[in-house]
Amino acid sequence: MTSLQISVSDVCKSFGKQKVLSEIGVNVFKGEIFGLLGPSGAGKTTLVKMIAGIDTATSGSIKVLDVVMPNLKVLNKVGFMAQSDALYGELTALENLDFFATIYHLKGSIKKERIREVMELVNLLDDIKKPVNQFSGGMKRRLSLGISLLHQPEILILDEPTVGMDPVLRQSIWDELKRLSRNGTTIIVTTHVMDEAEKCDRLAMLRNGRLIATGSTEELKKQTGSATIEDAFLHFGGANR
Ligand SMILES: Nc1ncnc2c1ncn2[C@@H]1O[C@H](COP(=O)(O)OP(=O)(O)OP(=O)(O)O)[C@@H](O)[C@H]1O
Repeated sequence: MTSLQISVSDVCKSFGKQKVLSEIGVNVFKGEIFGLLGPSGAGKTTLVKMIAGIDTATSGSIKVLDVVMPNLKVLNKVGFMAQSDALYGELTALENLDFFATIYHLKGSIKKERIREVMELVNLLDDIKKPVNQFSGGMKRRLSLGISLLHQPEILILDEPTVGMDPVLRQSIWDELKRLSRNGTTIIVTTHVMDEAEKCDRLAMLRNGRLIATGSTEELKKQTGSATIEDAFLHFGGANR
């Protein structure tokens, strides 16, 4: 039986008087790649930040691995790649990796090995000794992704992970996400790119802070008689205004 890893029930979020998420309900199961699809400003980042425990809901509840969020207990089991890179510009990539690896209690040869593995994956091994403020935007994204994978988290939350990456690297990142999910990692990924949405097992479509549809990519296309997720999204009213 597939087990529930993330449950979002009746979640609302307001910033001051502005309500940015309304009555969001989403369940994510072990080993799924779950996509949050929506136009800019739909509320994707706000939702994943709350799931990662970085922000709190105004009402409703969020549980990750059966623990009510936010909670430090699950920190070690969650990897979060934010949209704006949380990197130290004056430090080298290696120093950044070392810093985050230490936070995740990785030590000695295991730490060294994991750093090498993730840098190989994001194709940055040759740049590991460069200060991050000499990195391009895409390189910073790749480093952030590598950092989120360091501690082999059970839950991986990625906010627009492949923005600024070339198609070859994008493909290899998706191959890796598929491999991780086959091995039981649960992955939430936000995107506004339709071909990426097609790669997810299930999707929640968001528009103006509301869920307009949830289901497998096949279900969503079938329900709307669409050939593509883009058409299905438009059918559900996903276009921005
Ligand atoms: N800290 C904040 N204070 C006030 N308003 C905010 C804050 N964070 C987000 N918002 C507002 O919440 C809404 C949703 O923003 P959010 O970043 O979650 O959207 P998104 O779907 O991730 O968009 P994008 O794809 O452009 O990143 C927007 O109207 C945004 O202006």
